Amino acid sequence: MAAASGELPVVDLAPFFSRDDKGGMARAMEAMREACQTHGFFRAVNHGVPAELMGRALELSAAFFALPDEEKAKVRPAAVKAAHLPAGYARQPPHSADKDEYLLWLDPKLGFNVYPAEPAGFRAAAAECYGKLTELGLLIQEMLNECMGLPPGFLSGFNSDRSFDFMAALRYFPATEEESNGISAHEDANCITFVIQDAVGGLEVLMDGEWVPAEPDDDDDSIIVNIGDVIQVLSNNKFKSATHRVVRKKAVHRHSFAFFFNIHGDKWIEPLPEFTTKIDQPPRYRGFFSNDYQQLRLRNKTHPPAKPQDVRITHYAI
Ligand SMILES: O=C(O)CCC(=O)C(=O)O
Ligand SMILES: [Fe+2]
Repeated sequence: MAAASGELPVVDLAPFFSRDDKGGMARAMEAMREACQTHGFFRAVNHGVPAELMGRALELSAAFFALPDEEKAKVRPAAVKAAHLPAGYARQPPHSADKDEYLLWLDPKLGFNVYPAEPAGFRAAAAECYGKLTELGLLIQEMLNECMGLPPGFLSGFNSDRSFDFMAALRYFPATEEESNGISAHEDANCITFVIQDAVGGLEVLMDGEWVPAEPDDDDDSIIVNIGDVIQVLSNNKFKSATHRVVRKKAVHRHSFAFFFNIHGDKWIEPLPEFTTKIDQPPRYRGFFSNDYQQLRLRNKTHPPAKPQDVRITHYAI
């Protein structure tokens, strides 16, 4: 039986905006450490992203995906540029177990993005969300640095280049009688992921062998946060990359946004000394370039081998 969504740990970030409630900051830090060491998943409240912006962006996204397929297909870059991921609209290929379509954008400053002309306001909302979620990513990274017991400012120095972050608007198709998979069980390859979602529900996280719904409560403007593979490797498995999936619901489309706070592709990722040599623990992973792993995962999705296999971080496990 699935557990109630109330069981998802909550981290209240309000004290980090006022900066005068030391007790509240310590409580948030403790809740986050506990969540990240057990399942890598929590609900952030008072996170600094305006509820009005989240609601507006979800409405605009729904209006975009409701357009005819020919219109959506126009949102592709005119020329292939050297971005680490292709910006624009795409739909999962028919052979994929994932049943969604999405619109992807990178940091607007990089100049790779393409936006739908319709609905008006989409571009502004997309850029605004990107900026706010970047700020939230920097805050969570700073908190994580402390939770992990790293020297002050280590992660922000190690991961100072923001050009590999990206964001997607997703729409999941209604479930059929036969099947309801939205996105199969997976872990995210990046550092920290943020999910904003409509009221439909369907996101689930694996906790102690049970799928726990990470759905919005009534009138909820929380953001779901999960830890990704890069943090799991740096911490030598002390912090968990969350296993999660999306299950489709009947008769409705589900809309969400996922913001992937990532790390530059040229960064070498391996367990840090704080989690290995300094505490006399063997590394659980061999090192790799971040982009090699991300490209491996991407290729596996877009050009699945004859015998499809999941590419997971266990690929680098020792
Ligand atoms: O749509 C969601 O709620 C989650 C999407 C997700 O897990 C992903 O894109 O990696
Ligand atoms: Fe994910």
